[in-house]
Amino acid sequence: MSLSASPPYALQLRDVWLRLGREVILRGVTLDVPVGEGVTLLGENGAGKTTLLRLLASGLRPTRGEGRVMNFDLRDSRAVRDFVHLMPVDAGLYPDLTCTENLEFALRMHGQTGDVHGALRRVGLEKVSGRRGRFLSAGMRKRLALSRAHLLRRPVTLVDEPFANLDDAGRALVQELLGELRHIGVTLVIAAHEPALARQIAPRTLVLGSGQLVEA
Ligand SMILES: Nc1ncnc2c1ncn2[C@@H]1O[C@H](COP(=O)(O)OP(=O)(O)OP(=O)(O)O)[C@@H](O)[C@H]1O
Repeated sequence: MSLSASPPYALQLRDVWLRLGREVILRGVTLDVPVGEGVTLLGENGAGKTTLLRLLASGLRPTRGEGRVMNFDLRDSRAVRDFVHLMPVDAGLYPDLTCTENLEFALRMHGQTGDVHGALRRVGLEKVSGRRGRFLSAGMRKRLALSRAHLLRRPVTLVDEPFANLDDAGRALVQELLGELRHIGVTLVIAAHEPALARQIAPRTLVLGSGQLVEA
């Protein structure tokens, strides 16, 4: 099977295998995600969802097989990282930077500008804008990470368990902000254990099990 250029695909994998240590996590994963599509990625604990997202963000290399992100080879980390933002399950913040500084730094890294104060207000963090990442609650960290993903608006946004640690209002915010990203054409992959919530933003559903990816 070859990697095709049409229709325009944001993500393509062909028979990708991935081994971590002694464990084979992905066993022949093939995937085509057209530009602008929203995908919900389901699977039991330990199924390999985080691993798959890290691979798509060029943070892990396939042991075998090939892939392209916005038509760049998955192994071309520099090019891929220009297009992709991964919101990790632990939020991936700089613990010694404040909320404001975390967002400003992320924007600077991508050569972007944005309304940081407005972004913090939007996720209810304006009162803790000067608090360091390490002193935020788990839900606050998640809100800040969500705010960063929304500000960056990378063409491919990969989100690992966005609903975890959030209250009802926080989960609604996730739907609102990620929904806005979809609306402007961002390709979204959401790994989640809350299919009903995730599918409202990302209706195509894939399930990872025994190292293989199948359409739900
Ligand atoms: N660095 C690593 N070295 C070896 N094995 C690893 C490493 N990282 C993850 N694994 C293993 O890979 C498998 C898949 O883990 P992964 O975190 O991708 O699953 P997941 O589907 O995201 O799980 P969860 O729903 O619990 O978050 C697990 O068996 C895990 O122990």
